[in-house]
Amino acid sequence: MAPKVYVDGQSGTAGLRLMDYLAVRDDIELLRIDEERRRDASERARLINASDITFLCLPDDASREAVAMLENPDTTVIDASTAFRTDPSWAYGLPELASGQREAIRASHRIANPGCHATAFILLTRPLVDAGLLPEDSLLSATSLTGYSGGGKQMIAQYEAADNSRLDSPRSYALGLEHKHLPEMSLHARLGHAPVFVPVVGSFLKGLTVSIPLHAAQLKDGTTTLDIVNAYKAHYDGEQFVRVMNADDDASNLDQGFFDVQGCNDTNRVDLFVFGNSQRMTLMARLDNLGKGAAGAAVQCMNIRLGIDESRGLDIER
Ligand SMILES: NC(=O)C1=CN([C@@H]2O[C@H](COP(=O)(O)OP(=O)(O)OC[C@H]3O[C@@H](n4cnc5c(N)ncnc54)[C@H](OP(=O)(O)O)[C@@H]3O)[C@@H](O)[C@H]2O)C=CC1
Ligand SMILES: CC(=O)N[C@@H](CCC(=O)OP(=O)(O)O)C(=O)O
Repeated sequence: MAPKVYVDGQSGTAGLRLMDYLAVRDDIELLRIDEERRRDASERARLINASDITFLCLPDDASREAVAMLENPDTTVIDASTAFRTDPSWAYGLPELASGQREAIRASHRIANPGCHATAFILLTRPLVDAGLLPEDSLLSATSLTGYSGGGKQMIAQYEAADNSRLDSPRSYALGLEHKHLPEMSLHARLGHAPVFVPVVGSFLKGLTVSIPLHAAQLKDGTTTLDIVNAYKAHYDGEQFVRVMNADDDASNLDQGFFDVQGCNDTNRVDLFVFGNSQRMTLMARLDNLGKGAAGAAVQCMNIRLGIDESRGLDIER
């Protein structure tokens, strides 16, 4: 029998993108809530408990409430919010994190989908920490340039109303330096300190790039850009959704010297780049915040949990 799948929050930004991925699948049975009843707790509880897999595409508090509604011990929850990403009883939904992570996801009824900025940051740093190139006590900084869909329905409406020319320029935010992704970044990258992280939202729908600037002195003595590329290649060997760009090809990845933050849009892919020289480097990871940064990653986790090809349904352009 086809597994029953329900999306709580199916008319939100991440939920809509997830429904796009799921609606065309003939190997699952998609449970839909009546639009007018989408905030009706008893109807949501009924559907959650009738499902084999429930995706939560809700704000953190609503996710916690939804988890409290669970009575069916066989239901698997894949939560897109920040609520459970550092909870040890939940599997962190980043199969490429380290060896054993895919198996942890496959075995768990509780999967916490990673944050979009966090996915990019962790995929850049964890392999270097594991390889001993980046010390665990490193004091890092990072920026993220992101499209406005990352801010959900409200921010999309704000940008698309287009009555405010101040929104034409990129805007830094989270300037209290307490962005909600910091705990998952340091925990899953195995770093002792959270980075100084400044995201910047721009006037484009989707696409995200995290950059981590480094002086060579922050790395193990003698580490070159090529050593970093090789560490990524070793760590991500066989991963279909992580593409490591070769240092020698850096120029060909740029458009007349400029980086394209939207270059992974409509895919579930993450591209990793290492730019710079023997003194100064910048590590960059690019993804679609609604693809590998949210809904694509959630579908990948569902496929892993179901024990089927993890790329199923993810090859569709959207
Ligand atoms: N946008 C992105 O790029 C990413 C988002 N996420 C995470 O995914 C989750 C959803 O974000 P996003 O889709 O952007 O947000 P949106 O604001 O676009 O959508 C939120 C959805 O949640 C529903 N909702 C809110 N409160 C409740 C409630 N109490 N009960 C039932 N439904 C409720 C809303 O319903 P209604 O339609 O009635 O408003 C809406 O459908 C968040 O936790 C976010 O952090 C994660 C990664 C990336
Ligand atoms: C532009 C914008 O506001 N982006 C959001 C990204 C949200 C996201 O990826 O993830 P979670 O909300 O699931 O953690 C932010 O930085 O908070």
